[in-house]
Amino acid sequence: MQVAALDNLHISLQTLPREDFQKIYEACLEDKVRCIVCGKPVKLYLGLTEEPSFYHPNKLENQTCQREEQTLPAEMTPVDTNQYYSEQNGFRIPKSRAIATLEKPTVTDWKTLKTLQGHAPFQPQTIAPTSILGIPLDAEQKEAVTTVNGPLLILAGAGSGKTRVLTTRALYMIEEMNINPKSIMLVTFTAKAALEMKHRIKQQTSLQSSQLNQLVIGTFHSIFYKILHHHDRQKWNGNHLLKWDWQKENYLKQACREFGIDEKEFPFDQALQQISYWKNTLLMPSDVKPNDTFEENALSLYTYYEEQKLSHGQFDFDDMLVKCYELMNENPEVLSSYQNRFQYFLIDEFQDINPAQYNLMKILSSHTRNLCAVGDDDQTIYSFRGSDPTFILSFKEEFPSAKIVHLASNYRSDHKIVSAANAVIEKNKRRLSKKMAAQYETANEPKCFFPYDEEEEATMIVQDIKEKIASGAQPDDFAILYRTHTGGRAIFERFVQSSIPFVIEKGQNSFYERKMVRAVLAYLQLSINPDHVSALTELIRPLFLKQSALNDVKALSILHDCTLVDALLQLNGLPAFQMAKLKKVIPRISHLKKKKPVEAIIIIEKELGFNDYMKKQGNEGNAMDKGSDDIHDLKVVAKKFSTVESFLQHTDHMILTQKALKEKQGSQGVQLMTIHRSKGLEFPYVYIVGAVDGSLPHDFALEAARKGNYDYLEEERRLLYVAMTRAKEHLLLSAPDNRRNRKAVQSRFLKPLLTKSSGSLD
Ligand SMILES: Nc1ncnc2c1ncn2[C@@H]1O[C@H](COP(=O)(O)OP(=O)(O)OP(=O)(O)O)[C@@H](O)[C@H]1O
Repeated sequence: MQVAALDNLHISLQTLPREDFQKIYEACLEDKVRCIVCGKPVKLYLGLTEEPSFYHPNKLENQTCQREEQTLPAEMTPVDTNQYYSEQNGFRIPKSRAIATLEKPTVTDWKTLKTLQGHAPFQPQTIAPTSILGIPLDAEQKEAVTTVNGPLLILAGAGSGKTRVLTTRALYMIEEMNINPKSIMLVTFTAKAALEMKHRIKQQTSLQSSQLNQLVIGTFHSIFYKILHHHDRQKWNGNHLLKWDWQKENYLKQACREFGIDEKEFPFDQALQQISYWKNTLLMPSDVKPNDTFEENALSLYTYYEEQKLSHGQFDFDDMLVKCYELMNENPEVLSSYQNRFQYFLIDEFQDINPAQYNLMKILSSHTRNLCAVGDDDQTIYSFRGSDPTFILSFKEEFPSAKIVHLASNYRSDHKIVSAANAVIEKNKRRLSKKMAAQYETANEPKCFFPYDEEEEATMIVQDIKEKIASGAQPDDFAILYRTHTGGRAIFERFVQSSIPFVIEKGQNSFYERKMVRAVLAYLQLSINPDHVSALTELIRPLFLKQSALNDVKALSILHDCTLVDALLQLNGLPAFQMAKLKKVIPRISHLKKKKPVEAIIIIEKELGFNDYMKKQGNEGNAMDKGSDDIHDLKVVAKKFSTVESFLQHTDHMILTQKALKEKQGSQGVQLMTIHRSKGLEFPYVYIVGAVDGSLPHDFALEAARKGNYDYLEEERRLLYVAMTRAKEHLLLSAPDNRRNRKAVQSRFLKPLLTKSSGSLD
């Protein structure tokens, strides 16, 4: 059905602007929209398989009313296109009569799904199946397993069975070559991968646990921490570990005070990331050459941080690598004792190795050169942490005698997915040339869909998943991948509304708890409740007041018997310009509640000085994580609400839900995660959201490319490649027409996949 009624207004999907579809969808969830034939509530279908329509959940009712709708008098069908809008109940309706919204859709029409085109036809391969220790392997996998001595690089493309190869290789070495398990070190990037390897090895062998336990399998950090601990138990005692960022930040804050850096305006999280980057690339404070003021400040903090750590006998995670490298490098007798113990080295995810890890492994294996590195240069996605693809790209130069084995058969994904992923990644210039070949093909096609914006994108995905579950799929079969945590906000909210079980990344905070978002919400909270203590606490910094002002305001509110907001005007001893500013801002706070949430946010930004505050926060210069981007995202949500009160109810509900999930969350359900987290995983159905410029590729990469540095853009392309190759049979990409309330441009990475006839990429 194309027409329904909301508060006696007829709404036609033919003429309703696309930007209002989501609002109507939500009004339908609240049973506010009714069938024009029978008067019962209807729902709005916003999914992928059909065009939008109103429907009754009851099939019979649906058929009857659909039939009857055809016979309704003509005036029920909207025709007039020359009317203009007024607003009622938050919806735009024509001024002159109350039938439907008649203006021709101003934004975008409904676009049907497009197939993502790969460029190669499927070529069935005749792989001579072989096996080792009863484990099926192809010829290349077998070669990778049985080449035990000397340097070996296994270039293992996505889905080519590298885990199978690594575990079989370890077993082959022990069982077939009688190598002492004690002399083998298998290093992984995550504790989860280490556990998975141990589990698979145990499953595939009849060897005794006592023998298998001698095999050293662990992450870089766990293995090298054990070595340091063994060497000096007193110093490398877990109690001395700086585990949490807040512990490190305390040192940085002390340093700020000492060096006169304005603590309030310094982005400590970025500084910690920068320090960690320097350490992992083996740059000591004396080696760093700062590029800008931020790096100059970060360097001063780095020096101070290291001194404090040393004087308190503490260490951090990065020290586990850096100090172990120093230990080996500076003490030949220690190095040789470990070389006597270890003769064979296997490194997983070699493309993500950083200089500290690489140098450590190189020095440890220098006596035998039995170094087996497994990786895929197309999956390097951690360079912001110091990972350096150069090590995999120049392995042959570093080890001229090295053998290189290519694993190019993809056992995971359908041919059309592999072919589309190949078409994306082959545009990267800095890579080892290779092409993955799928092992099977089904009738499924990877597709791209074009929602109006982030909100509609989330609705469409949840609807699609509902339909697929109704036809037999399990919630666990699905993953929804996004570029950044905030990119998952709308999806999270739609899952909270649905009854589908879902899982989010552990420990993730709500979008509404982000620093800038919290501050904007605080203005709105105070407009409704001028005695909201925690909102006032949030506002102290945006109002450029000292932290001590908070207690003064509380005392003044008692003394003058006024609200906390009014007490701000009673503050003494402020410079005249600041008092003048407060006099301008404070009286306006209470008016915000009368505005629509979006308008209120714009007033906060532009008229109450919030934009100035954001600019002074330092991270506006960091294109990766801008406060203003968060506020744009907040406005996308706010648009759906007509009152500040209902908007705040929503944000509170979301914060509480996410907190509850943090404490108690099952492990079964649709997986919501960043692309980074999805590395190494596979799912029958994968949705990739936000395939538009600015999101994927991220703005900061586009910015760098504009300045002539294409490295980040290549890494963004690799991210898309990793995301696409997580899908086994079904891949769906979404390219919304709008993002952050602005017209969006489809991701440049989709160009090779969407033919010109799609008309939208020119
Ligand atoms: N020789 C083989 N025959 C059949 N299936 C295989 C073979 N090798 C691997 N597989 C299957 O292919 C899938 C991908 O393997 P695996 O997870 O080890 O890939 P990967 O190389 O680690 O992938 P990625 O790097 O993309 O995470 C798994 O389901 C695995 O069981």
